[in-house]
Amino acid sequence: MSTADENDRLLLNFENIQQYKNSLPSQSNISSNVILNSVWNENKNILNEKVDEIFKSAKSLLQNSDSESHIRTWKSSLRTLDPESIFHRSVPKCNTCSATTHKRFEQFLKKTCNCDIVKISNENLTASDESSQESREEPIIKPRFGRNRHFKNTSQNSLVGKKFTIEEPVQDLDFTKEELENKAHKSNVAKITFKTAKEQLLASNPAARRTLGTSKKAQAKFVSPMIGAVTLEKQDSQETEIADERLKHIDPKMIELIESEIIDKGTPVSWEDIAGLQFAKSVIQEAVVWPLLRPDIFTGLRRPPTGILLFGPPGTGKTLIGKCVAAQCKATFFSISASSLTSKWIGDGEKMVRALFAVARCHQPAVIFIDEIDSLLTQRSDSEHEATRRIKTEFLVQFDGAATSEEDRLLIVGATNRPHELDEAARRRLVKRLYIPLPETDARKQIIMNLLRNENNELTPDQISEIADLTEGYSGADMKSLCCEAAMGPVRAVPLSQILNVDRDKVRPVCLKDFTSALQRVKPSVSQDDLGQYIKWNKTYGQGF
Ligand SMILES: Nc1ncnc2c1ncn2[C@@H]1O[C@H](COP(=O)(O)OP(=O)(O)OP(=O)(O)O)[C@@H](O)[C@H]1O
Repeated sequence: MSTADENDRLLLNFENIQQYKNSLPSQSNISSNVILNSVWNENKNILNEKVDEIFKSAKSLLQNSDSESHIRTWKSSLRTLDPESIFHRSVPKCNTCSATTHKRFEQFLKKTCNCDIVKISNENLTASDESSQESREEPIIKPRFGRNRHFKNTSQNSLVGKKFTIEEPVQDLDFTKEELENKAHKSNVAKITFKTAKEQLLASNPAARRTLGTSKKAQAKFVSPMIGAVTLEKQDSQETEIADERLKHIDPKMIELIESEIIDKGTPVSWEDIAGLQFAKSVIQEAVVWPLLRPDIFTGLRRPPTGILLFGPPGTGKTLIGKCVAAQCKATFFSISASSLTSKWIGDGEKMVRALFAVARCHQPAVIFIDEIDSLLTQRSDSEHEATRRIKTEFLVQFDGAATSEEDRLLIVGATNRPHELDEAARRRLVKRLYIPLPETDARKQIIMNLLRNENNELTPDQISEIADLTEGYSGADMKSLCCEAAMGPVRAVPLSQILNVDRDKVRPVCLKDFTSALQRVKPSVSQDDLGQYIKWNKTYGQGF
């Protein structure tokens, strides 16, 4: 073997690895991983091919020792070498990585490590001498790949121009120990994964990765969801461990429940789906949506509120607005009714609140929509149940945490039909208080048109206007009920004897007559008295419009 060959032997295909590393800033996760895969396969072959050469150098290294058993041990060690573990050791330590090789390899795979790949040379081969081997209970002599910082140069043993002392490998070079540590580490990781349920969460909803937000580290920078996919992927991979931390003390069952029941995965709502409410829409757009999309601009005094309150009669689109905000901000939408916290989760409501915020933090940016927030943040009374009081306290603690954290991108949207029952603490926190009134004539017209869009109907624009005029005082939900009722008209017109066999195309279109008879059955659900209360409260505490 030539000196050059021995001094600078690359067991890893450096060029190939470099190609992978170069690809990281410019390519997607998938393409980078494809390259990494090919890197791995290629290196695996190279490593396997080199076993004989390594053996020769080992023999040369041990030339002063004529122990055949030594050489045999070397050979068998080399043959059983796991190329992957060599690859692990080839990933050098970087400033951001922890000390363990396993972790460093993980970091490398996650593309967060920018270290150079170490050249593996014959200098790094090591072996134990006979005496040291004898002193072990189970003699194991294994080659060491990596930096030769653990060797002392002496003139005792010479290997092709390089001088080494063949000495007992220092403890951290012991492959067996290191492998055991790696195994223990892996099993710990497995345990953590099981306990935290973060993995379960991501496995059942891969789309959730998308919504993972900022790092919890003190120096972490806020990353806008508008930034490209590569950045998000990097951020996402960094986030996995942190998210585990956040969910560490949360009951996995609760996490699962939140994931399956509270995260809303319905069709995204757009502004056009919400009829009327121009004022509320523009305030929300300015105060919440833009800041969530451009956090770099909305800082300091422009910092968005953490909580907004939507109040008004039932069925006027408060939930629709909450869903729309989430869709517009590309945020995860958590929807929970406060009354379910105090009734359904009785005894566990407090934990549920904590779990909800913890999961939401893992899905940032997130919108937490709390319907009937009045039942949670109601004015204190002597009859207040202890459990309810605890839930409320926990909610306020979590709320304040989200409000003061620079990194949390959580928006709490409270909705209520009874704003006057909210206490001062709630009013103070829900800084934007928007009145969501009954739809006006034009909005009712739009609701009718939206709902009839996919129905066979023969209504003219004038007739739609006529229906809109006749429905003064109807809420959006009332309008929906009216349209559903009217849509039944053509079906009711089919003789009972034919209903099971009638051709779908033979059912007549919905007409004005159906609406006039539906108007007899569907009445507005909101009373004038109630409206008066909302208007009064809006004047005192509302944002105005
Ligand atoms: N402004 C609106 N534009 C379009 N549809 C509306 C509007 N308001 C209400 N609707 C219709 O009424 C239904 C109920 O609306 P939503 O659940 O958003 O009301 P809400 O104000 O949250 O009611 P509640 O106070 O009872 O929870 C919606 O699914 C939608 O079909």
